[in-house]
Amino acid sequence: MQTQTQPITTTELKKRKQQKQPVAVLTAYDYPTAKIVDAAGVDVILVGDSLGMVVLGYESTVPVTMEDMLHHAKAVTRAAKRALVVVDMPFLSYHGSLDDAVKNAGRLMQEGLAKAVKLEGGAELAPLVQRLTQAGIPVMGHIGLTPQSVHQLGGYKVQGKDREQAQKLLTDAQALADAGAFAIVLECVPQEVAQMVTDRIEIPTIGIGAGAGCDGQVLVLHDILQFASSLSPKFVKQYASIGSMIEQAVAQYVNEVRTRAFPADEHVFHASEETIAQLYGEVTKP
Ligand SMILES: Nc1nc(=O)c2c([nH]1)NC[C@@H]1CN(c3ccc(C(=O)N[C@@H](CCC(=O)O)C(=O)O)cc3)CN21
Ligand SMILES: CC(C)C(=O)C(=O)O
Ligand SMILES: [Mg+2]
Repeated sequence: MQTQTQPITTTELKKRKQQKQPVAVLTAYDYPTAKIVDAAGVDVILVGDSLGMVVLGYESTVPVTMEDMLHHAKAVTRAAKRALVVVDMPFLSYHGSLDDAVKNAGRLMQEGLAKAVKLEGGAELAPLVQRLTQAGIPVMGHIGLTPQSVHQLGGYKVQGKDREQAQKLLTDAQALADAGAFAIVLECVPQEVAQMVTDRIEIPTIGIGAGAGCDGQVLVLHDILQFASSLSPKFVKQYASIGSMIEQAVAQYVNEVRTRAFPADEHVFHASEETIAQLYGEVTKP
């Protein structure tokens, strides 16, 4: 029996932290996968800008546009009945004026039907997070490894390993929480540092490569399914091998088409004998 069938809210997520009940987050980028992920009981579906790499074939998340995010958000929000759908704001969609950032976040809510947005960055985003939350747009923060800055970070590397960087993670997390964020993703940071951030702030931390001390976990769906995902960071656990299952099934289909094993009689429709006779010009008069 499902313990929670009501739609999940940001308030519910904050309650989970107090009750020490971990939050399960997973990405989904389209209607069928979102439907399955929602039915399986995930609390939050993230329409991550990782979709640029996972389903659009880009080398990073940098080329992903507002239109890309809207297109996928629409499909996912049509499918999600229970999970809270959070949509990533793409590269540079929140670095112009505050007004432009509010407009872009508003589009993800009004057109994409997102319940919340996620932004990469720390204390420097506090004014924007305040503006968005005041406008009724719930914000999830994202610190540590921020993939939109990959070209500045020099690769997808663990962040917050030295004292200075770890201290900055703490102040960034606190600044985001103070500005009104309802949760924060901690990506690729040492478990001990993630634990300290989690203990110090009042809002839930959602870890990816940040250890078991976080208030929740997030992973990319295609990574845990081994679904044509070329990335296999250390923090991914594989729960299925969908890619090889699909390849096997498709190879069998191709083989059966070539050998005419498919379609069989159960897959075809038949015309009446009379129609066939007429077609062949041999109409029998009674
Ligand atoms: N499919 C997919 N899964 C993700 O988790 C993901 C994306 N795409 N795209 C956007 C970002 C990029 N991410 C990544 C990508 C690679 C590593 C990685 O290889 N990390 C090294 C750490 C190296 C180190 O500093 O020690 C690892 O071994 O895990 C981590 C996060 C996470 N996000
Ligand atoms: C990996 C998660 C946190 C993300 O930002 C994404 O999928 O884009
Ligand atoms: Mg992202």
